[in-house]
Amino acid sequence: MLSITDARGRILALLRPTGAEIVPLGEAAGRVLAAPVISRLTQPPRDVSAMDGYAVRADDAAAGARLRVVGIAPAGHPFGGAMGPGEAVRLFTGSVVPEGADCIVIQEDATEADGIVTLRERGLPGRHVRGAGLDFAVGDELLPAGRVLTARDVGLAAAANHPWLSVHRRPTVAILATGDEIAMPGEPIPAGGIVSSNSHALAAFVRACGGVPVILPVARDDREAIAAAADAAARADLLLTTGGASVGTYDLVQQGLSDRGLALDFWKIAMRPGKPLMFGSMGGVPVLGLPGNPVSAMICALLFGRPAIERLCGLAGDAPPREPARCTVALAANDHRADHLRAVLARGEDGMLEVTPFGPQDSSMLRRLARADAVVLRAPDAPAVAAGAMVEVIRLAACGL
Ligand SMILES: Nc1nc2c(c(=O)[nH]1)N[C@H]1C(S)=C(S)[C@@H](COP(=O)(O)OP(=O)(O)OC[C@H]3O[C@@H](n4cnc5c(N)ncnc54)[C@H](O)[C@@H]3O)O[C@H]1N2
Ligand code: MOO
Repeated sequence: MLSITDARGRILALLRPTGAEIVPLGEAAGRVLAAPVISRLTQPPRDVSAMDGYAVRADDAAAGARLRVVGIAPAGHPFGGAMGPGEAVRLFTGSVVPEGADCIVIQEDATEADGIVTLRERGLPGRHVRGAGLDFAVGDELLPAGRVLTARDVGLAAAANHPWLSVHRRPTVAILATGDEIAMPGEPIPAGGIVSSNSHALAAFVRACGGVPVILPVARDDREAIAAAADAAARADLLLTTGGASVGTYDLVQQGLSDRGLALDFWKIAMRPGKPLMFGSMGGVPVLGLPGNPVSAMICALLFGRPAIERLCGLAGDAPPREPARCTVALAANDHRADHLRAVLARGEDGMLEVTPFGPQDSSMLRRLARADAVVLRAPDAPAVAAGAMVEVIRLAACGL
């Protein structure tokens, strides 16, 4: 059976980022830049004052100097002419510094009366002047392609006069739940059946990862029904299936999709929960076949679906970030499959992050998954450890789960 790292590598190797689309700046936060943002202007465009006060020549600006105020230039209203020796211009924060001036004396250090300003402090060359291009110049690359746009980035792009940005199209992710026992929430539930939590949990997760989910109708445990449902995903960037991935007589997802040309890349990985994970490509659409058990489906979505969607969005598709934590209980030796124990986090008295796994860890237990803050990673064949040992965890909410 494949390791988690190898499986993720094989998934990512098959995926290409979506093409670009143009979006208004107001909708760009959180999107991935498809082209660098190049500044369309120089900021500030001219030398401007950083303070409210007087533009003067540093050569004239001795303490006690008396200078003639020849104009007033509020921000947005530059002084028309050049400023000569012995002269000053009244300025405000953001005002253009007039030609001939090279320093600002703040108004707290000056007194104006009858058109004359008397300086109490000496002015120094360049003092309180923001030089043209201090922030950036026209033609500068301000943001690289492949960056997830933050609110700060949006501000920078706006400052550089970009009303529109080129970003990767959000990938469309089709979600197909399979099984005779499955009903959608609110529908009649077959005898002994179960409501499809997977469809909606996956849809929410896809959205959190930057994709656009499309929930397909549930397909029955029937080869032709699964093949027909797959047709609906023909234009998706990724198809996620759940259920029917294992070895049972009615686990027909592989057969159904094979009828539509599925080329299987791998099936089964050395992990728990989620052993029967399947990956392949069907008519150019990558297909990630998740197990039906709700916890297995979501853990596989975290470890493989999230990087896949991120790769489609134009990002690297990194593994979910891990961090160290102190485990409050002893852990038994692990078998050959990497394990992911659902657990809660807290801070110890010494401030260290502490993690406590739940007792039973069955892959059907959604309430526990919802209550968990993190999963504890157990490597294949990890030895038993005593309470207090350091382990690695993945935080769930931080990953969108
Ligand atoms: N003999 C073996 N049996 C099983 C093995 C195995 O290796 N040998 N693997 C087990 C493991 S591990 C898992 S995980 C499951 C995965 O099975 P499937 O992917 O084929 O899933 P189903 O059998 O269709 O369903 C499993 C379980 O999950 C429920 N389910 C299915 N779809 C949904 C949904 N959309 N929302 C909520 N719950 C769903 C379904 O009713 C079943 O209870 O196989 C083990 N068996
Ligand atoms: O791997 Mo299954 O996902 O153990 O329940």
